[in-house]
Amino acid sequence: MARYDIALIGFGGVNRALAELIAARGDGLEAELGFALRVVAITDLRAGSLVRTDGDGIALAPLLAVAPDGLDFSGMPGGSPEPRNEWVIREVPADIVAEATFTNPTDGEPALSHVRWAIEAGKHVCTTNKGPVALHGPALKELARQAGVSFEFEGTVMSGTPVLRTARRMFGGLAVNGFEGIMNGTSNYVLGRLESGLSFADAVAEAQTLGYAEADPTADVEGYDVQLKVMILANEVLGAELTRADVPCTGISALTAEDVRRAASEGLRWKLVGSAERHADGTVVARVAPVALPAEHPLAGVSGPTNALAFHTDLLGTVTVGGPGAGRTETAYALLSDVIGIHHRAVSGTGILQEARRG
Ligand SMILES: NC(=O)C1=CN([C@@H]2O[C@H](COP(=O)(O)OP(=O)(O)OC[C@H]3O[C@@H](n4cnc5c(N)ncnc54)[C@H](O)[C@@H]3O)[C@@H](O)[C@H]2O)C=CC1
Ligand SMILES: N[C@@H](CC=O)C(=O)O
Repeated sequence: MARYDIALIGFGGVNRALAELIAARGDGLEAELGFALRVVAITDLRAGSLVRTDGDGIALAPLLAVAPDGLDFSGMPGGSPEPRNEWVIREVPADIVAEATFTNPTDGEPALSHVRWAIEAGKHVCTTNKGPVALHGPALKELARQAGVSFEFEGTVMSGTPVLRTARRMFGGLAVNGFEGIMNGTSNYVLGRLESGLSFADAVAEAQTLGYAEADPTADVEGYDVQLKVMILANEVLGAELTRADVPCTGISALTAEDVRRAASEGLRWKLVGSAERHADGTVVARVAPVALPAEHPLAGVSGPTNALAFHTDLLGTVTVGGPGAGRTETAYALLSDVIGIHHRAVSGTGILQEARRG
């Protein structure tokens, strides 16, 4: 039975939910998936760092019993008040680094460095962090290829809904000419709550409590989060090389509760739509903007944190993928699906240097 040792970088909603999955369902996953997972390091800006590479690794249950705000690794064996990210990522023996710190839409840091350090150290990386992937995806993929490790990022678009893998693996033989969709759970949730009579600020606060929003929800309501997702998708699926400047972006912050309710009374639903289209000359034109969709539009009925993405293809016409677009556990599942992808590559021997460890 293979075993993968994991280092969790950032211990907020998503990586904590991954630890919960491993703690609660590890044995079942082992039986089903054919590999075990052992957490050997955790770092967090607020809690510090914790390393334990002997025995069963870090005992997760006692950590998960502590409220997130109260977690402090400094008094624990193997603990430190400092995150010590670079040392942990480079030096602690682990097979996989799961990066889930804040997304920085400007330059991707410090997550970009976290990913680079891991790849340079010969470790596989899975991340839900949109910054490094949207802003430096091709360079990181090339670095990973040269190092013979996997770089996986399914959770960067539509959380645990496997939209990137679906497009990469299931669309063989199809030409994908464009896509449009609802790709931000927070703004979609907020728009729905405005329709129900809530204020904008209260609706955003709810999305934060539910774990949908970014640490700074400006990225959600101003559309930057969707801008990064459009870049990731366009670069992955349409072969584009979009930068942020190529994707004009307007969010939902200028919409009032009254706008949204008046539109609803006229049979229209405001949605934040991200799209990209490949033109005949090969250029890819992308944008993010709120649109008042007629009720019969397929995206108009997509509610709450659910997202949906319609791909425009030559042979099948429009193919739509829908599912959760945000949420702690849903996004932790994306990391688990990345680990499964890493395992499949390891056992099929496709260019991976590190062997699956024998437990
Ligand atoms: N929550 C969701 O539904 C989804 C989140 N994501 C992305 O996943 C990542 C994590 O999301 P959440 O867990 O919800 O965010 P969060 O804000 O709950 O957690 C982030 C954690 O990272 C820690 N952190 C920040 N900078 C750090 C650093 N330099 N070193 C060590 N720790 C650091 C923070 O202390 C915090 O505990 C973000 O990049 C987000 O954009 C992606 C898809 C969905
Ligand atoms: N804040 C994001 C989380 C997932 O990327 C969202 O609301 O969609």
